[in-house]
Amino acid sequence: MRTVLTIAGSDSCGGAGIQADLKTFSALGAYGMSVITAITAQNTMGVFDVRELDVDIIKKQIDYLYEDIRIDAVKVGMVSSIEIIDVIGECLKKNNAVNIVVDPVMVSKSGYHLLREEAKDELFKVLFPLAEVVTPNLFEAELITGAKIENLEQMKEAAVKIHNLGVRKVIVKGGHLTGDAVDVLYDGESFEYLTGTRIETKNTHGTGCTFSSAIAALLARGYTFQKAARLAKEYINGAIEHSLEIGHGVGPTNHFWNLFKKDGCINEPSE
Ligand SMILES: Nc1ncnc2c1ncn2[C@@H]1O[C@H](COP(=O)(O)OP(=O)(O)OP(=O)(O)O)[C@@H](O)[C@H]1O
Ligand SMILES: Cc1ncc(CO)c(N)n1
Repeated sequence: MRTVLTIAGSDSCGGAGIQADLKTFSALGAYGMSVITAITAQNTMGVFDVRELDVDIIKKQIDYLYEDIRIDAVKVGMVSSIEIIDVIGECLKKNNAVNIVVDPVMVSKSGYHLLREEAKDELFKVLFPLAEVVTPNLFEAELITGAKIENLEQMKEAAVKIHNLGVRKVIVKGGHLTGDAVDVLYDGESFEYLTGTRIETKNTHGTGCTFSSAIAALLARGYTFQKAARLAKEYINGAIEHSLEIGHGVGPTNHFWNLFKKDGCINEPSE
């Protein structure tokens, strides 16, 4: 079985962060492992507190996994401080990590800052060059490029600017744009639109985490990058379509929507 590692923060309500990542890996048929960088106290209403883990235990979690296990892909999510970013960068380089998907998590949907202000540039400098793909949402792409994004043309311009920072491939996500949910993929040569009709639901907690984890799981399973991105879009679309009315706020997506068909069989992701 192919293996995927998530390096991210814990979301106590299970819809985003490490919990979303592990569910996504399982739903897409990959064996999931986790390195926790921070613990958040959050529910569907918001994030209320955070504890970062010591860099020493983050380093040990990564190193002991690589010492023992072949890791086919890595997803990096919430990495809140300069020290945490640096240690993850060192460990990934030292262990020759492959298929790294970096989701530059900055602010939660509820507005809580999950990345320290002073750590932003470190994330760009240390982790972006290691990534096979970086997956900013609109707000993150604006922060990275310093330019306002209000339409598809500006998403494309942002993708080029981010690529020019030394990133191999970029997907600027359009979840926060009005109209259809179209993401812009740029690989340094050409653009591709990952299209999806907007689903009218308030339950979109963890969509970004789930999408980036799906790409990592599918890369681990050997799909080409373009194919992994398209299948991941199909998967997140289904997860939002079947999202769950859990909690009083922004509910989670349904990570297992693709598994529980009428006959109860587990299916391959559709091609
Ligand atoms: N209402 C929606 N209908 C259809 N697709 C959506 C909707 N909202 C988001 N998406 C899709 O979900 C994926 C994640 O995008 P989004 O912009 O929500 O990420 P994010 O803001 O990083 O999420 P998070 O809140 O987890 O940080 C993208 O493919 C996006 O197009
Ligand atoms: C731990 C964690 N990571 C990422 C997100 C996405 O915003 C979240 N809400 N919580």
